[in-house]
Amino acid sequence: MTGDEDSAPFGRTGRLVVKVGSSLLVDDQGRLRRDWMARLCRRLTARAGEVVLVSSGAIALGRRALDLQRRPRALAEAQAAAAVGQIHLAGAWSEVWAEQGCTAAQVLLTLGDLEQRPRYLNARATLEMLLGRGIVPVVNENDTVATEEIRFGDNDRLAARVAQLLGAERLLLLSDVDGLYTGDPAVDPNARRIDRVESITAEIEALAGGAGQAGLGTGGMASKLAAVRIAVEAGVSVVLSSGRTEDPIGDLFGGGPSTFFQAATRPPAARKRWLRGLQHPQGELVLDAGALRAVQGGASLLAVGVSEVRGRFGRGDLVRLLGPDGPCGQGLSGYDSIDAARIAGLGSERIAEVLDQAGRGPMVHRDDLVLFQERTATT
Ligand SMILES: Nc1ncnc2c1ncn2[C@@H]1O[C@H](COP(=O)(O)OP(=O)(O)O)[C@@H](O)[C@H]1O
Ligand SMILES: N[C@@H](CCC(=O)OP(=O)(O)O)C(=O)O
Repeated sequence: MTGDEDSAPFGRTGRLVVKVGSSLLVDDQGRLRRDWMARLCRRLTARAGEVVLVSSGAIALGRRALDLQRRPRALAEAQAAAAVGQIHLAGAWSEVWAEQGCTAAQVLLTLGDLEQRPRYLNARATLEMLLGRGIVPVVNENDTVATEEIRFGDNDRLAARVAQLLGAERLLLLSDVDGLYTGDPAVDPNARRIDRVESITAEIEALAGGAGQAGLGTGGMASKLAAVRIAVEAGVSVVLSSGRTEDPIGDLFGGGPSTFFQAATRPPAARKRWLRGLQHPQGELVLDAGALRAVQGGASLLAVGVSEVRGRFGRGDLVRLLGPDGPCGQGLSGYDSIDAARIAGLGSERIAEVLDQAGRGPMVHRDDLVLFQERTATT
């Protein structure tokens, strides 16, 4: 991202997921707070590296058009309000990002999109493609189609899952409250803000109350803490702060009141352990010497370095990796065996021609890949 207003004394952040609650986006008359949105975009353009926005607000915004006084309770009502609100919301984000010279893209997700392996891989590839082109994904739950069973239900959790999916450096939860308090500050005048939380213990969870003002938010602090747990266990630190301050992202850099949740340090190792423990590869990919060196250096396995594809497997299935000297690792394939065989040995431009579409990312993403030598080195 680029921006004229560069006042970043501490430099830019790495990949950042920012979740914006309804109460920041929609005023008590049900109108969009467009000036605030523009300010947020200006600050992110100046200070952040890659940004993914997770924006609530569709239901709060749509309910005025449906003449609903409070947050709709019936699912169909909420879904109709979301349908009305979302088109407005996405249009406004697109405009305020355009004012900063950035393109925004709308990404609507349901829980199933991140729970089922092929859809998870698609979502990740799309988001990576957007970020790679400097486009800002604006994510919301696909409220109009999600049923009770397949809903995230709140965007705090959706944001945490997106941060996990993208290996974000940090998740910023912007709310109407500037952190986690010892009790709900809306009802307890003696509640004190906690600056830093090292781990989400039962005592911490017990502090959380329900949603805040005007019935705009959904989950309250309990849903935020559930989201924080997902993120920190995936190695993503979380900042919970208020978007009501002059610089809505100021606290990201330690400038003001907020609660910082420390990422647990070992989760990426836990994922690698899980991958290493998978037992039944459905196929094999034969790597040339250059590809083996690349993956040993921490890169993803690209199709160009695969000389042969053996077996029948689906996208997301486990495949064994064979180097010039024999089995060297395993991972989850980004392609099914038919497409993998068609693109083996090809560079990205040829892949686009052969598959009649742009490639869907590497043959095996580095996060989905383990090498066998690491087994002896780490366990
Ligand atoms: N322990 C707590 N610390 C801070 N806020 C709390 C706590 N318990 C409950 N809350 C309430 O949670 C609200 C934030 O949740 P919510 O309304 O869902 O926000 P958002 O719309 O940003 O997702 C606050 O306004 C506050 O009243
Ligand atoms: N997907 C819903 C948001 C649900 C939600 O989590 O709202 P909030 O608690 O304000 O972050 C919408 O756009 O209205």
